[in-house]
Amino acid sequence: METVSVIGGGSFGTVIANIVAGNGYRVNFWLRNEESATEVNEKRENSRYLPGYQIHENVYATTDIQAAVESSSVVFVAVPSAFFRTVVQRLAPIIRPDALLVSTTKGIEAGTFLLMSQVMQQELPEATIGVLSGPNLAREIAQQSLTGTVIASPDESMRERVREMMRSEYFRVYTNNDMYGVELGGSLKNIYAIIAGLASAMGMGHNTNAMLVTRSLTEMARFGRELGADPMTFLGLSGVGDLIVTCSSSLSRNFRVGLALGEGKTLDDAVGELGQVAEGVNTLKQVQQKAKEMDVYMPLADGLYQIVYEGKTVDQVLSALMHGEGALDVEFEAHRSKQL
Ligand SMILES: NC(=O)C1=CN([C@@H]2O[C@H](COP(=O)(O)OP(=O)(O)OC[C@H]3O[C@@H](n4cnc5c(N)ncnc54)[C@H](O)[C@@H]3O)[C@@H](O)[C@H]2O)C=CC1
Ligand SMILES: O=C(CO)COP(=O)(O)O
Repeated sequence: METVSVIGGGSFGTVIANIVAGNGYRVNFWLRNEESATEVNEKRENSRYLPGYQIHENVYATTDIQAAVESSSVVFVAVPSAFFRTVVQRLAPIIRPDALLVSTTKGIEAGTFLLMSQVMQQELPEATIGVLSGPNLAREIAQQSLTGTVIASPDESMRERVREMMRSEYFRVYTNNDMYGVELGGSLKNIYAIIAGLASAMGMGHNTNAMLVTRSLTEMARFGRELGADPMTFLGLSGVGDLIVTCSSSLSRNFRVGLALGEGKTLDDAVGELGQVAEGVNTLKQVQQKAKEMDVYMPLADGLYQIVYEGKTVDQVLSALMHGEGALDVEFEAHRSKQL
């Protein structure tokens, strides 16, 4: 049986491990917590993150990272972005030289503005790298809700290997070679999920949500284009798809942070109550700074930044947004030339 490993024992790591194990692979599942590893191996459950979800018999949990990866042909990394580089540095000397590396982490490294695939490229320059991203709420995958995802990599054989290893009756895997655009979409949408949660807490309706999601997509694509991503990538599952799900569902941790902010809680309390990662909080900081440096117009992200970090009231920011400068409805190039 081919061996694959999943690094990171949160909710997403757990469902990835199960999907791959269900397709006939041995999955070495690395967690830091000894009790959780024992629970996975003996009770087939990861109760802290996904209570009641049955873990496949082909999943072997371990706290020994070397034992987890030394014989693995593919290594999925599902740890929060804040710890991603440290974990990859631990992997570098112990993985197989021909192992394929897949990041599932939707975040941006503080200080460097690097996405996780770029962190992997720095730490493992010879490795074949990909990212998995899309509208993939772990809890819904655990319930086997029909779900689509994207494996993105410049390497075609990697895209095919990962697609084969993950596809199932309830999990459809699409491919994309714009790895940067796919990964950027997955990271940026977390900012807008916080805004959507905030709007929901304020009792805003579907009109507001539709405007928010659509204008968020415009803002993401505008920023992505400036950074070298293909703006059309944002029309795929990892862009608009993930934006829709995280701006609509209270299963999204980022949406829940927004809900808590809208209920008047401080950011620290909102994040503390969550007990899990909400990548959008850090992403917001990184993006606001980068957009300023590059002079990219991002009124929604900037508005949230002013509320969270600069003490502006929601009313002040909303008023400025609603009276903002004239803007085109559709900015994608092909349409833009028709409108001008
Ligand atoms: N949960 C979801 O629905 C989805 C999550 N993701 C992404 O996957 C990444 C991981 O998310 P989750 O599994 O949800 O996070 P989580 O908050 O549920 O768990 C993260 C895991 O990483 C571990 N961890 C924390 N610090 C660590 C460190 N210093 N070294 C090693 N491991 C550490 C935690 O103990 C936990 O097992 C995030 O970037 C998230 O955006 C992507 C798609 C869906
Ligand atoms: O990325 C996700 C779904 O695609 C998960 O979103 P949260 O990190 O906000 O829970």
